[in-house]
Amino acid sequence: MDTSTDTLVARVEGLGKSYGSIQNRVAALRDVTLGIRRGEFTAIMGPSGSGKSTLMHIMAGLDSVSSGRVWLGDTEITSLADDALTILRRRRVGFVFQSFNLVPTLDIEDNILLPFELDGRRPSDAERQWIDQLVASLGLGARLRHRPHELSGGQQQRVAIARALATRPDLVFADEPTGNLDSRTSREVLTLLATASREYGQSIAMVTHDPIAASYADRIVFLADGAVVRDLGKSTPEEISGLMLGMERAA
Ligand SMILES: Nc1ncnc2c1ncn2[C@@H]1O[C@H](COP(=O)(O)OP(=O)(O)OP(=O)(O)O)[C@@H](O)[C@H]1O
Repeated sequence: MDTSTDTLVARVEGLGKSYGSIQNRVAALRDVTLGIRRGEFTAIMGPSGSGKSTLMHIMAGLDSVSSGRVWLGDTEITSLADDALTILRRRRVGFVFQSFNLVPTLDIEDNILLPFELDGRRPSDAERQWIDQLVASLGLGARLRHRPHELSGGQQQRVAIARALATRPDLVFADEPTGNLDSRTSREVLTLLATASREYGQSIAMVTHDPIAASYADRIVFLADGAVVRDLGKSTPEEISGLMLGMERAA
């Protein structure tokens, strides 16, 4: 595998993760080696229980490994202490969740600015311009003084995307970002993610069950039973569904 940090924004090597006691051990990941390429929109797919969330949590520094090593850029995060990990996550990683995870008591602007607030600083002039551009391109300009509950699900997810992109993180993790949205709104959100990657060079890793969502990605990595079993370039929803069916039959 190419391990250059010019091309890879994150990578895991020989990654293993087990849960439970010795008698009841569950191997969630088995010897996974994978690089996430810089500037690409990568989808991570696989059946329920195949290890997608575990892989994402470990790459984001939210969960520990049982074996193997993990890098974000050229920083090996496997050996970082908790407080260093928290700072690294705050500065270099963005998150978009299925349930939006906006702060209900903050207005939309303060939700978008939250990563800066948590980092104890204000956006620079250049960052302010970038945020204004994001707000305009996501159509949130008229909503900045509203609270999250006053917005539709699709609008809330757009706020979460603006928040995730605001600090220009090395990598945005999206966990089933369209899981709570209808199909038209899902397409809008996926188009925004694909555009962020194509036009701004934002690296994105998205966990999804949905072949249509995965078809927006540049690359699709399939997990089964804790291991990478396929690694595809851009594919149609039909190709992805066909592959998933084949994998289910083989299982
Ligand atoms: N905290 C935990 N304690 C015990 N077992 C766990 C824990 N987290 C995950 N597992 C187990 O690890 C395996 C992989 O789980 P994981 O959540 O990563 O799969 P997934 O592909 O994300 O599934 P889904 O699509 O259903 O969210 C499963 O067998 C799961 O039961």
